[in-house]
Amino acid sequence: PPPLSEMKEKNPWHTPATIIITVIFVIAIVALVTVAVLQNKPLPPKYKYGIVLDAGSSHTALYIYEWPAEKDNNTGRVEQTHSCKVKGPGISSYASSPLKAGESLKVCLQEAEQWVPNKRHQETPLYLGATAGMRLLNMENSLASDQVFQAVAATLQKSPFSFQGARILSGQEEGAYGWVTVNYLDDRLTQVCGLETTGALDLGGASTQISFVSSSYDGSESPSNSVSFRLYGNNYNLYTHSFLCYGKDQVLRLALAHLSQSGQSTVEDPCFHPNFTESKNYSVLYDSPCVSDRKPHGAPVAFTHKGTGNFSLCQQVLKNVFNFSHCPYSQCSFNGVFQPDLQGTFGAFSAYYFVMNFLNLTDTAIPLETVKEKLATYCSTPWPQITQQHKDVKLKYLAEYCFSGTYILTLLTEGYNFNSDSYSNIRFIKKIKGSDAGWTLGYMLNLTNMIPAEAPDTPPLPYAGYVSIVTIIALVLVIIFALCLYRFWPRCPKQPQII
Ligand SMILES: Nc1nc2c(ncn2[C@@H]2O[C@H](COP(=O)(O)OP(=O)(O)OP(=O)(O)O)[C@@H](O)[C@H]2O)c(=O)[nH]1
Ligand SMILES: [Ca+2]
Repeated sequence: PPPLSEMKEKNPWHTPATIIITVIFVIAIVALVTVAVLQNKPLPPKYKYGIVLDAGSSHTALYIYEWPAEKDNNTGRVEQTHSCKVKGPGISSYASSPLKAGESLKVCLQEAEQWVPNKRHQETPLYLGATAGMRLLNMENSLASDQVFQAVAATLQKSPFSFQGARILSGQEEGAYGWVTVNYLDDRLTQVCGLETTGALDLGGASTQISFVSSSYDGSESPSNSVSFRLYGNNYNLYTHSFLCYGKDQVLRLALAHLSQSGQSTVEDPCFHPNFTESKNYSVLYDSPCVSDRKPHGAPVAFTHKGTGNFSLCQQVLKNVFNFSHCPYSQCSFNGVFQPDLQGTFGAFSAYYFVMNFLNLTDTAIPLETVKEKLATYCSTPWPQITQQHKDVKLKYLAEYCFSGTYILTLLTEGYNFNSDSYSNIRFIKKIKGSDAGWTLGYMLNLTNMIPAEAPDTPPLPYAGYVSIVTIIALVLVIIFALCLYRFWPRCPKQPQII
């Protein structure tokens, strides 16, 4: 037999060739895995920003949105990072001192400077959109509304952001952008072959919007109520209407105007709690284009607004603010406005949410009849008891929840024709995934071209998936190679046993 040392040398695993090949493989695997891991490590995110000011009738709010810089016209989520409520009333209330409208925005603009990184300030678009309050002021006194816009624009121009203009949104825009926001946040637009969309219900102080897609409606019956979109490769034919003067503050005026037609000095109001009394001025009540033509002649300066707390009577009063007497179309909601059949689910936000949330009635699984009973009980509760129970709530808000809740139910059922079944399709919402429901996000997405008409082309695999698959295939090849090496390498014959 050969000497033992010779036999050792013949072990194929110990030949220089095997050792070199093995070392190269180990290095290759380590290198491959290192590259995959390093490449796959998330880069520090770079964000872009956009700012929208919602100049509503009752107040102005500033919203800051951010999105990953690499993905602006992709499906990369745009998110609200901050919001700031401007102190004081809406800009339309500054008609007689327009400069103050501009001043009022400064605190929130300064706050925005803190939230957007300095190096992004210059490239961050800043928009201001005004809604029903400015629509009404513009109707009433267009010079005053122009002056308010001048003052507001002057302030926004001075900010470090890229000011893109301040304007009044049309009612269609307000409704349509609210719908875009809700469906964008709900991820309903990017689905291939269209998931059913969600309708949008917005209740403001001076106007209210309803927007939804109904398969029975092609837009031809009432073109002024239809908006067509092509988003992510899907076509949408949206029905939308904005009812000016049907926001909750203006409806309160309409209802009080209805109750005070004789110009009496005490106005009994079933929509306010028993024992609630407040002195109000006739000229203040009628100082709005929504009611100005109804001012009773020879009324005293002031009247006492006295609550009686009766839900059914309140519903009767509120039904009277709608006109059902004429409909020039196949079907209408109210005031001769066309409305197709309701379809699908609805997101109801702004005052719909504030009010129903306070009343603990956001759960629409509660039958409509029960909701009415609970509201009836709430309305009949005397005012002193209500104030005792809710010491932390602003008195102005607190006084109006019975009225507002009753208006919401009357608007939904009598106005828009929701019934006890379709009522359960409504979701009362404030935010979706951290962003407020409202028209501002949809407005910004549109103006920054962030929703493409066509679905973006996406690679068949995401980057991480691609790297992982390459690594796995490489590892499998290496294992197969090693197994072959082990199986087919010439081995030395079995050593004879020396006995
Ligand atoms: N209870 C309660 N009411 C609120 C709150 N914020 C606003 N409101 C009231 O709810 C109503 C609607 O508010 P918004 O949705 O801000 O209305 P807006 O945008 O100013 O008005 P529009 O221009 O008509 O859209 C107004 O009567 C507000 O006074 C809140 O936090 N709680
Ligand atoms: Ca609003």
